[in-house]
Amino acid sequence: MSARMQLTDVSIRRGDRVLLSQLSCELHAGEITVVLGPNGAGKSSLLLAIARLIEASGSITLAGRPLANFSRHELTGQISWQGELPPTEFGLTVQQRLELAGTDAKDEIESVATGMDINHLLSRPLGQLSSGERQRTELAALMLRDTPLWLLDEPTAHLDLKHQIQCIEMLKSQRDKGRTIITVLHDLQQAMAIADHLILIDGRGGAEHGEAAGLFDPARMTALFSASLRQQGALLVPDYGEKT
Ligand SMILES: Nc1ncnc2c1ncn2[C@@H]1O[C@H](COP(=O)(O)OP(=O)(O)OP(=O)(O)O)[C@@H](O)[C@H]1O
Repeated sequence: MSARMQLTDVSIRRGDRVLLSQLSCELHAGEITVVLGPNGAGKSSLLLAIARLIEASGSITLAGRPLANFSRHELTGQISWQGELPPTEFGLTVQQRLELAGTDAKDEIESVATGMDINHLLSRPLGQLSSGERQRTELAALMLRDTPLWLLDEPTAHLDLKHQIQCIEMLKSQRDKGRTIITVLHDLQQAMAIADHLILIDGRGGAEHGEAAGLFDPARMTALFSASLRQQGALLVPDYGEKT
């Protein structure tokens, strides 16, 4: 599994806004890159551009080859995507959704269903699940897609605390198997727990990137989010003030 990705002078414009201006960075196989920034900054747009679903200028290469030269079929074999919960109107069951993800091997499906705690839901229609149950189904479907690069847009959305931890553990173990993971997160603690590399998008076209350890400082994060944060041990947490 190898998915070194190189972005050179990547700029993204949507409508009349420049979301990203000339971002250059290298993402290595077996690393998790977390994309952070305020609402509307362009995090999802960056993932969409990497998946070649929206236009971007500059160059993006995957394993040394320009993304623009991949056929759509080849890209599907390289990139898996997790985004907003997909529609449920086709009446699929959880089992059928997992089969559609790429395998009907019963033991593989059972194994990921166990990993995501959805074994008891396999025969249920997707439309009858809670949002968290559906999110876990999408994460299980992702695990069945054996592509070198994963693009994830808020994988812990809708999940309760137990399943947020399970998802974070799953991402770490996939990283350790050599998968390249680029994920948008809003939770700083989750980001600090898994990020090897950070891309910070400021919402005004600017972006910084680098090793996570060097970028998680209170002043930088406070400025990025225009939000009050405080240090709690090694963690940075939102400052909700005292209980009144
Ligand atoms: N199809 C579109 N046409 C024009 N502008 C768009 C389009 N889709 C999104 N945008 C705008 O692009 C900007 C960036 O959107 P994007 O979804 O990338 O932000 P984000 O950082 O992922 O935000 P959030 O944290 O709220 O999910 C937003 O201002 C959004 O309104």
